[in-house]
Amino acid sequence: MAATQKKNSPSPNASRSGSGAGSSTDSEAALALNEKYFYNMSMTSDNVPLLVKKKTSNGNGSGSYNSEAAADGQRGITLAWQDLSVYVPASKSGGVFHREKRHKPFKRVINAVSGIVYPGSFVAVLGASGAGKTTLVNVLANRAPGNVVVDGEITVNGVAQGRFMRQLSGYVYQDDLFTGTLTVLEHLTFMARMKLDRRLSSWERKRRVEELLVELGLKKCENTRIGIPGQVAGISGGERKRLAFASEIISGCPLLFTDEPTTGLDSFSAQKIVGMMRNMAAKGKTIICTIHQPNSQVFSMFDQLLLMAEGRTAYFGPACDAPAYMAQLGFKLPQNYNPADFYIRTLAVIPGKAEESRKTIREICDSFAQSDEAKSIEEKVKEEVMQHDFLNASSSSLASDSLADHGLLGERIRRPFYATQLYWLIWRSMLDSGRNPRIHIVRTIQKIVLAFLIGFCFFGVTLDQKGIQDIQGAVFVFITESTFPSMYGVIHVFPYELPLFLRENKSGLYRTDTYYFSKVISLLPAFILEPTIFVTIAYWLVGLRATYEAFFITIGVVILTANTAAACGCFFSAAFDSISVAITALIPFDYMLMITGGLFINLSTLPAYIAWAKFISWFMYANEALSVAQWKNITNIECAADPTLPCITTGAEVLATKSFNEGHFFADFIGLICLYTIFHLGAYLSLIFRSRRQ
Ligand SMILES: Nc1ncnc2c1ncn2[C@@H]1O[C@H](COP(=O)(O)OP(=O)(O)OP(=O)(O)O)[C@@H](O)[C@H]1O
Repeated sequence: MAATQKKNSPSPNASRSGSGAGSSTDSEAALALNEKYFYNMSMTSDNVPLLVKKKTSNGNGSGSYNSEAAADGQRGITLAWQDLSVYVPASKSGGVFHREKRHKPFKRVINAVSGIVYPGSFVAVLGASGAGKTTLVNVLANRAPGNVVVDGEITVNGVAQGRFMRQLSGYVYQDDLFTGTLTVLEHLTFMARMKLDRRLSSWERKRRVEELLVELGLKKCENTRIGIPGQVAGISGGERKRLAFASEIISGCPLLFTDEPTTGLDSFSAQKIVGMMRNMAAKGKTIICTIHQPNSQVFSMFDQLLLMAEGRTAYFGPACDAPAYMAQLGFKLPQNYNPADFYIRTLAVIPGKAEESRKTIREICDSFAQSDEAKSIEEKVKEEVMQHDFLNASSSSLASDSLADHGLLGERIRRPFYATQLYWLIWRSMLDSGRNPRIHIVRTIQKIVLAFLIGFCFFGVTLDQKGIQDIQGAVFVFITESTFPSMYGVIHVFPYELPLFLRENKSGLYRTDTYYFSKVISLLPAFILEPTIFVTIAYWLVGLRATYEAFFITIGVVILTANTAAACGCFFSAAFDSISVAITALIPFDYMLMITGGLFINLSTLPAYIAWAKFISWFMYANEALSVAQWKNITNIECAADPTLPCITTGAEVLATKSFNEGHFFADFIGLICLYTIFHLGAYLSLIFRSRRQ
């Protein structure tokens, strides 16, 4: 089986694992990849380029592994990778790629590396900046960005790596992202609800959270808000990092990846974090961690060391053997010198001495590829891949059962139900919003002030010729007042939350639709309450039609308008990267909708090339519905004292002057509901697009 897969391998590099020695050049490799596999590089549903899928799939469907195949951490993990190369899109000025006429160029950043990590290992990946450490860890964790192409084998306990990795493993990123208004305990409670097996009782979940608080030294700050660095005071940097670890290991995942977990921490906190990882590994977890310039004490805590340079392996083995190995190559660690600093310096491309540095790196990596250590790794990786091939063969007889069900990756975790996830996402969102009551108070006061202001401006309208314009004006102000604050009030929502959403979504914490639905629901209370307060005050002050029917129709239409405008704001918020760009794009759009709303221009006189716009204008639907509520069955409009002036005596005539139609009343409601749905759908699709692109 392995042989078959090898034959299908798109590897442009004939080198042996771990070395890259004797390989074709990067540009040739990239060209070969571009030529052979470009047409296959569409994205799968897993957000993984198809090329990756082909290589990592076991041919029997395990590549499209069910996410429920995740384990609960009872079984240790052996992670193996063989002849792994990673390609990223090359910039035009990159110089190490071949530019094809029609295809995007790629450059190779990981060059045919192999390795194996066993349960209980703590592997530190070290190398100079740009060596490929993060890329390697991302690819091993199945969390590489969508624009990355992977070639090679990755197996987890003999199972081809797939989307299940997101359940099976945790990933602690260099930059921690949290909902900063939550306390440490609230955050972990949320994570426990979202990540732990749904069969666990509430008491067991609480116990797990309690254990983590104690284990990671977070007990004393459990009721402290996490905070937002630079904005809202909260827990310390070290506590944030430990909280990030707690969030990842809460489900008991047996495999943990961390990317520079000590960056930005003082040496004491850094030591504490690394000591914690070491303890976790001692309990059977497999931990792979990239790290930047660890001090000597931290370095001494590493169990295994993977030195990388220019995307190749310079050394992979016990950390304590590294000095002797490097000394044997002529790179003796000077006395009283931090080993990490020495290796990073030795393996860096030094500006001004690039050629010389690359020559040194090539020699070191070639030597490692030919070393006994590399050969021993290759043997072990081969064994692991053979197990994978055996599983490929036997899984055909496993019918629809997933390999995880057979204990290879531990016991299956039952994810929380959709409704549970939705509930807890709404809980977090509401809590976050409730933690900033000032904004709600200010908005409510603003509504009341505006209601009185508008009420007194239009105060006591009369049912006569002058009153017609006043009533229509008041109705339109109701619409604009419910539109603009709602639309611009939500514009910050997605740019602000996007990084957290993308990360949590990518880690498989929840689906895009669950998140989006939770957002829509959490926005609802404010967009029901605020228009209700506003209309209740302004309606009676203005002196609009004094029937309960007209009043409640007005409240209903204004609520629907506010929610449609908020949906439109959500769409622009989700579709654009930044708030300022979203606002810039939104301004001409809302002007167009307002102009085609039926107040400023008679709709029947709109030029054909813009007349269609009224159908996407909630101003028009709301204006027509509110006008009908005011003028339906009115037959007693007083004429002016001067009999020579034209006189409109019925509500039907008023509606006709605006090109409104009483018969459209329900269609207007349906129009508003359709626009509400379409805008939310557009926003949801934008989020899907963003999460896939990532
Ligand atoms: N998605 C991507 N698109 C384009 N280039 C990428 C991508 N990911 C990585 N690279 C490039 O690959 C190379 C290796 O990057 P990587 O982040 O893995 O290095 P690193 O060793 O982790 O560096 P550092 O220590 O500075 O974080 C860099 O030249 C980087 O610009």
